[in-house]
Amino acid sequence: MSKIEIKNFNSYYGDFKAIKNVNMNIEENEITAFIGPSGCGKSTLLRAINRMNDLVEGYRKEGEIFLDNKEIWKDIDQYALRKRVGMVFQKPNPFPMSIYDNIAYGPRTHGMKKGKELDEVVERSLKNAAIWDEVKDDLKKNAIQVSGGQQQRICIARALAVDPEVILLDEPTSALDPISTSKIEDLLFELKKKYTIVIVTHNMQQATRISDKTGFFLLGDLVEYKKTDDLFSNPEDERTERYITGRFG
Ligand SMILES: Nc1ncnc2c1ncn2[C@@H]1O[C@H](COP(=O)(O)OP(=O)(O)OP(=O)(O)O)[C@@H](O)[C@H]1O
Repeated sequence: MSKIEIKNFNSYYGDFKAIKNVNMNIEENEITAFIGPSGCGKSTLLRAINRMNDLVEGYRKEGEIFLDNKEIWKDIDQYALRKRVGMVFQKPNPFPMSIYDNIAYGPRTHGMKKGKELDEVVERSLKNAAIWDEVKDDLKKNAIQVSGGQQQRICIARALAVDPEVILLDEPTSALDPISTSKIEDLLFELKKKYTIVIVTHNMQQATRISDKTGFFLLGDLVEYKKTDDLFSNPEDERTERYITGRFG
């Protein structure tokens, strides 16, 4: 059984069809990359996996997405879903509060009150996001006052703090320098041992470096989806080949 199963999935913004009958299975403890030119629907599909599009005006969907065999609109409460499926965005978006409070925010909203318990969650989450050593003496510092790369790892720590099962990342390194990018790639590689990771990236080298499977999207279609090495070394569809060899997009 796959961790996530996307079945006959369509998405519309008003009359515009952004996702066209996508079917794909996403495996546990793997990194799955979504690639494709701008506007092809990668973020729309990613955001569907934790129902983040539901409130967008004019948005509607058809089809189903299953998490551990449970349909996310029918069988799972949306708050429970958001706890199980965390999200990290392109632009680091820490809350304008201390590093500690950023990480404690989620656990507190889920009812964790005790100082010691919270301290442990904060430390563990920052360690798992490979940022603890850099901030452990500055936990009271405002999270918006550290570097962009550090902010992004704080956002990953914040996502980890509620103990999710899946982490969705929408171009998490596109605003970062190469050193921060490489730290986050190493981190994702570590995290996949425990989590299921789905990442949208414009950077094909990044997809080849870190992902197990890659899906290539074009104009809302999932054109090709398979093991990353196979997709890049042996694309079956001519459109995939043209894209990965830089002939369009
Ligand atoms: N809120 C919205 N209202 C109307 N149309 C939208 C909205 N969000 C996205 N779209 C349209 O849906 C299509 C898919 O957008 P989406 O952001 O999913 O693509 P993407 O592949 O992630 O693009 P990018 O790589 O540029 O982030 C685009 O044509 C976009 O203009």
